[in-house]
Amino acid sequence: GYFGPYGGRYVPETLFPALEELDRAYQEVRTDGDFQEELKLLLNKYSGRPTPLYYAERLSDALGAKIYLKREDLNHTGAHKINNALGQALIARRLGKKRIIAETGAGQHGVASATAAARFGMECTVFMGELDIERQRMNVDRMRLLGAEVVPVSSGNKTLKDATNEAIRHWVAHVEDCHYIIGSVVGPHPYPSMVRDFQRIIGDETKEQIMADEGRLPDVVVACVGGGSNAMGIFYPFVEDDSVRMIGVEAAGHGVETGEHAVTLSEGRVGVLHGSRSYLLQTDDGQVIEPYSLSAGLDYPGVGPQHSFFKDSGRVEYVSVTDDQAVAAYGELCSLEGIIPALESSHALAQVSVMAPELDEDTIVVVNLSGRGDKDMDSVRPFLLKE
Ligand SMILES: Cc1ncc(COP(=O)(O)O)c(/C=N/[C@H](C(=O)O)[C@@H](O)C(C)C)c1O
Repeated sequence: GYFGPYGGRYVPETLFPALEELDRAYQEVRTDGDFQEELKLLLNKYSGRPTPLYYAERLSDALGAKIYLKREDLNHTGAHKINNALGQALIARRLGKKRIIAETGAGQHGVASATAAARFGMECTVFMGELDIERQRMNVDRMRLLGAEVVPVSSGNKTLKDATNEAIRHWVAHVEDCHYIIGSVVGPHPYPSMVRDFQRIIGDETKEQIMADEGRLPDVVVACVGGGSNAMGIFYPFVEDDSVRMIGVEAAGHGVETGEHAVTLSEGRVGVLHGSRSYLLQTDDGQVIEPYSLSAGLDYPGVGPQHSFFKDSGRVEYVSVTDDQAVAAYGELCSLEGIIPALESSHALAQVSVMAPELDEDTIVVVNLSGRGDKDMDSVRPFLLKE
């Protein structure tokens, strides 16, 4: 479960049996035709896959490149998180678990986990920081409507890191009857690989679609990076294609120089968080630094270990954009294409705007539109909806 020096399984021994059981199941289902068929049917009939690869004509004209949007915002529940939640729920059922637990920040993963649990008649407990409960109220209501119990987390700075800590603690105490659906390519082995494999459907479809539409591979693929799952999902099928440039975009919040950001890969250094070794925002004596981003989904001090590997190897370029740049990109897509993007996805869009001057008219850029922006109304209202 290692990506070079990154990854591993830095958790209390009491979790080892559950992780080994999960790893066995994950290895088995990779080659189990019935499982793959059931998952494919679910993704198609229940979640709405394949998602379109949409040529954004007016955005392309405005920026001077051929920009395609991979529409993960059109999934059931409104983001890419459902791809992973459905896959892990099927594994949980295979393991005879009756209850799902999950952490969430933006609330999308919480909604996806509650949705999968409802679909399979399982109980669901979602841990969510008190601050995030305030700023993602709509998703909290959706989780409760779907039958999940939302547990407010008041430790730390009341966001994702703390919710994840609580979820892990709860799992250690209830490992027999519940499965922990981790929402990103983070956590102890096998999670970073398993979540990647459930999200790679994004990149597999994109490759097929762009070959059909353009007859060649994209020149650049851009995705935002919180824990890193939507980015890993769209990048991974292209990793061997050297001609495809990959750019991961982190959240620079109020600006890296202010210290209020979540730019883990460029500003962090190697540490251990939530069971895996990876880049991490930490003080000199190894205390996790509380990150900041206007978007809850990117407000995470860690990052998936395979991203750390790709940063060191140079296969992926990691950059960052501020809240303001993301909000501007959010508004731009609304007015140019009639699509309201998630604030997280807006970070990837903002990066394309930054790069526009260096792109040619026929440069093919694919942007992973990881989610829709309904959930972000309260955050963007002061900036975009001034009375
Ligand atoms: C629409 C949308 N786009 C991107 C992200 C960033 O998560 P990754 O794709 O795993 O980097 C997120 C992350 N959302 C998670 C959540 O909803 O709980 C996040 O806060 C954590 C699971 C990491 C998201 O909602």
